[in-house]
Amino acid sequence: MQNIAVSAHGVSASIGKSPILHGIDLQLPAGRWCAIVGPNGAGKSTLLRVLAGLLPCHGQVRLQGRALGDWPARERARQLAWLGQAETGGEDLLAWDVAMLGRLPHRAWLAAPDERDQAAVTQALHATQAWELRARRLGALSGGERQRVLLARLLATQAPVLLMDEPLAHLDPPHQADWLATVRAQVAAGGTVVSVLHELNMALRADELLIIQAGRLLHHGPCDAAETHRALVAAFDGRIGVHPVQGQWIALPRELERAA
Ligand SMILES: Nc1ncnc2c1ncn2[C@@H]1O[C@H](COP(=O)(O)OP(=O)(O)OP(=O)(O)O)[C@@H](O)[C@H]1O
Repeated sequence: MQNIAVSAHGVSASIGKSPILHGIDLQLPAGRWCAIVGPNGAGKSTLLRVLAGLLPCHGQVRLQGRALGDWPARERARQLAWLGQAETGGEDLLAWDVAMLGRLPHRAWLAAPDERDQAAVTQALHATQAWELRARRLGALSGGERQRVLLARLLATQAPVLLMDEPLAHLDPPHQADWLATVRAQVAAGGTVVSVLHELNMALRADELLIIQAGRLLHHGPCDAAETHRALVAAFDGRIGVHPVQGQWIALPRELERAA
């Protein structure tokens, strides 16, 4: 039987008095990378926050088969880690210390980092090409440098389930490629990655697409399936096309297709 990392059962959520998500059912298998896509305002970030347990919802979210609320907080934080959109805070901390925050769920209260913590942080900073930044203050970094340090904090958790909202924000193409390699390594090792992505061409490299439209799950399917491509085009009101280019699926705005 397939091992389900995260699932949602009849999930609806509101922000304030506004209903945002409506009756979402999904099952995300372990060892896969799922990209959440859809038009602006569709509810992608809201869904990710619900899956992370950061926003209350009706219905149920389960992590590894167990309701999110039934997990002791520290245990859950060792299993599921989160990178939000445009995170702020900790501006005076050194990049090394920011990445070390990812180790908090592994450490006893007020305990100093041990060798495993140091090794995990070192590995994470190298994986995101942020090792050279380790002695710099977070607040003094560029947008892309900062994002790489925050990604390192996420990786340092060594959680098997990683949720990321717009992880490619500010990253230049080489660092986007590094991120892709990191995600591939995570899933190859049995981890699960769920990422909200606006870059459809990067999203189409995932294993599965979750297509959100107006707060509903329009489609969940493999990235290389014709049905998934049709749903993607429909979600964007027919204003994009999906084409094979050099062995990859590429999404282009129709206007650019005509110009090409
Ligand atoms: N704090 C808030 N208060 C009120 N409405 C909100 C709030 N945050 C989000 N919303 C609304 O909830 C809806 C879904 O927002 P969400 O950020 O989940 O969409 P998204 O699909 O991630 O959008 P985008 O692609 O623009 O990042 C939008 O209509 C948005 O305006």
